[in-house]
Amino acid sequence: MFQLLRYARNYRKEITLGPFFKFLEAVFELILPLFMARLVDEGIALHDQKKVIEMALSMLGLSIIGLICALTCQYYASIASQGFGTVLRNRLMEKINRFSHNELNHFGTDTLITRMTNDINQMQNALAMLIRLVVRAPFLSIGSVIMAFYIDWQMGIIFLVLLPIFCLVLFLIIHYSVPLYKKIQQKLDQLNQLVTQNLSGVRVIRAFARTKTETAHFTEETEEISRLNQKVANISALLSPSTTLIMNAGVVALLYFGGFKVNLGHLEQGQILALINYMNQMLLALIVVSNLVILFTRAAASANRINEVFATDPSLIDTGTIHQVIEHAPLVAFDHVDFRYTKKSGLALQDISFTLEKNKILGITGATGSGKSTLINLIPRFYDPFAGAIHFAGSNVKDWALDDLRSAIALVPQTAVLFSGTIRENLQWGKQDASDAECWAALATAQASEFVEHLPNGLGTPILENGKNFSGGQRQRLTIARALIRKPKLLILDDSLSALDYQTDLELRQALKQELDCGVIIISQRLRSIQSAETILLMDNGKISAQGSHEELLNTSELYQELVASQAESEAS
Ligand SMILES: Nc1ncnc2c1ncn2[C@@H]1O[C@H](COP(=O)(O)OP(=O)(O)OP(=O)(O)O)[C@@H](O)[C@H]1O
Repeated sequence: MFQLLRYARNYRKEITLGPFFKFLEAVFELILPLFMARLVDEGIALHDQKKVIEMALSMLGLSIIGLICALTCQYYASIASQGFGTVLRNRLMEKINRFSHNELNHFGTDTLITRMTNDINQMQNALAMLIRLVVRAPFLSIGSVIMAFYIDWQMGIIFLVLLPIFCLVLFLIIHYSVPLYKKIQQKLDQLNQLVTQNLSGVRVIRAFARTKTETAHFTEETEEISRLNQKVANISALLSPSTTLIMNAGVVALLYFGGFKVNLGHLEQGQILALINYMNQMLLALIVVSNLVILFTRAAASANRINEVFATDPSLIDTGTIHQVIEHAPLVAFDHVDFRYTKKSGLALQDISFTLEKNKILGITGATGSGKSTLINLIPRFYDPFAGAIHFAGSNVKDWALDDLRSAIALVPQTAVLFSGTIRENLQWGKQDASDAECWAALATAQASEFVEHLPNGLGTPILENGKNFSGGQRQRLTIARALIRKPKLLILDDSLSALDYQTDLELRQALKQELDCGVIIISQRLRSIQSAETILLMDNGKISAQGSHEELLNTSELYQELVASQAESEAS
């Protein structure tokens, strides 16, 4: 956990001054009972009005200074913990952004969100508590014992006897509650994942009439958390009566033995009051220490999860220095490429070799799971191949500066992802300073200008989360327009025409051919969408089963002939 404190190094001043002010407050708290003793013994007992006022004012002054110290500490604790949380969150985000798809797949989106939010909040709280209580609580508990000895060493022994009994009670409570807290934390993580999945997949759940099953699953999880919380609450509930019992036993012992001493004239009544006060302070401070132990145990679990992300090195390292395309070189060239997702899994791609020239169209087709998306994901280096080499515009993709490589390629993925904001803002993801004219031109090529023109707010129309206020086909065309606006060297459409009707699909491809000055890769199960491509790759089980133009494949590939026949049949029926 302390490893992460390096992200708080800009707040050294606050982390030092905060506990210092809290320490001062604790010192004043320890002095107060002495003034109270004098108020009783020298003021009230001797009917000295002046002394009573003098002591009362001194106590008031000390309390005010103590309050100012406490507020100052609180101020520093807030600055340091909030600042620490912000730095930690930013560094974590930077780290996650450097992850290749391998690491993102390994962690999963849900747990990364929990780490970014809940776990960092726990760390923030832990730092605030560290500043506010880590010096004060132990200082008050030890200081109270010392002050008791200072007043009367024999009475101080009562403190020493109670201390281990009290510590034992706290130890037992921590011992039984901490594992439960850990379990609750794990269960909360699972619940988080369940909520995210259920909310994002709510349509599917309803479509499959699984609402009742999912609700039951959710109820089961929350009831388990509630059961664990009750168990922990039952254990924690023991804290108050047992500590009160010990405290009262201590007060009785102080009054009993103190009474003898007062009668013998060895102790004043005010000093007995001060001792009772110290007893209270010691035990309350120890309760705070036990709460700190629980808080830090939970924070340690969060810290481990955050550290796990920091300790993961991106499998893809950006050391390339190439920024420019080499003229006259093929746009994309795969040379005997093999790829597997993990070391243990089988080959997802095997011996892939092909070339795409500039301004040409490459079509890729094949059964589901045959490796089409995997293949195109290697070009912008979402993953690196296991064997062989991939060249983009004349240079190995590994030699390209990653940002420049990815800026030169526009990939429209299978699932159309739009962000909350207006249509204009979404298009400007492709090019920050794109003018309205550029936006309309891209929309026109993507066959989207017509429906956007009919919207009352045009480019200013808001897009709801995940583009829910648009149809599947409209979303696809908006994502294609966003890709086009970048004027890429290579445009990749990964099954991104699937929601379009044949006519729009045809018009879009014609527009791309006429207006685009770049290479295009179109992945599609629909042969019509790719048959005009200069080259078609027919994928089968991770391998290229055949490659060539539509006519060539019709003559050479049995599999392709079967595909053509089956699609013609289904269109006819
Ligand atoms: N992130 C991943 N981790 C592990 N295996 C994966 C991953 N993504 C895909 N695969 C596997 O790789 C193989 C090829 O998948 P890919 O998505 O490339 O197929 P595809 O031809 O694009 O399929 P579709 O037409 O259904 O989109 C499949 O067996 C799939 O299970």
